[in-house]
Amino acid sequence: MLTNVEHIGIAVRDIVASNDLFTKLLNVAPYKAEAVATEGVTTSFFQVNQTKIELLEATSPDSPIAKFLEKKGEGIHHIAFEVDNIQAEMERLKNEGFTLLNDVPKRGADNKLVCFLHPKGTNGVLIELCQEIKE
Ligand SMILES: CC[C@H](C(=O)O)C(=O)SCCNC(=O)CCNC(=O)[C@H](O)C(C)(C)COP(=O)(O)OP(=O)(O)OC[C@H]1O[C@@H](n2cnc3c(N)ncnc32)[C@H](O)[C@@H]1OP(=O)(O)O
Ligand SMILES: [Co+2]
Repeated sequence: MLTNVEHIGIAVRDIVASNDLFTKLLNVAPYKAEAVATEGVTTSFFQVNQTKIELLEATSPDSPIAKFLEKKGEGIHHIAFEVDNIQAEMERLKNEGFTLLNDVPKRGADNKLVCFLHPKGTNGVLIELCQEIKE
């Protein structure tokens, strides 16, 4: 089951400059900076009460973020929903006809397992499912 919006992903060209900008905007410093080599991104996370913002900068030209920036420029990249059972949610969504971009959950940032749905099947919005990894 989807429980809440876990974060909003924002593609940026310069994460250092954007960290400053979002620190001023949100009046809070990022709580985490993390590279996810498998996604070709470096991220920084902000939290305001229950709301999280994930800034994403590309670390390679073939990164999804690099392609997004080339095509659309900086801006909202994806909406991430927290799920309580990512495997069950992937199965349910697959059966509903959504296109999963990865067949098995993969390691994301901020201690999560993640899966993405193709935006072509979600009214043009890239959707991420994420489940907290319980150590
Ligand atoms: C996992 C770490 C972290 C976390 O929270 O844990 C992250 O969030 S990492 C985020 C970066 N990783 C991903 O985005 C993985 C999933 N994305 C993909 O697999 C691709 O980006 C994909 C399949 C969405 C698009 O890749 P493709 O190579 O097909 O690029 P195109 O430019 O050809 O795009 C095809 C088509 O989709 C539209 N598009 C692309 N990205 C987005 C987007 N973020 N939101 C909405 N639409 C998007 C693009 O405009 C093309 O549409 P068209 O009408 O053909 O121009
Ligand atoms: Co994300």
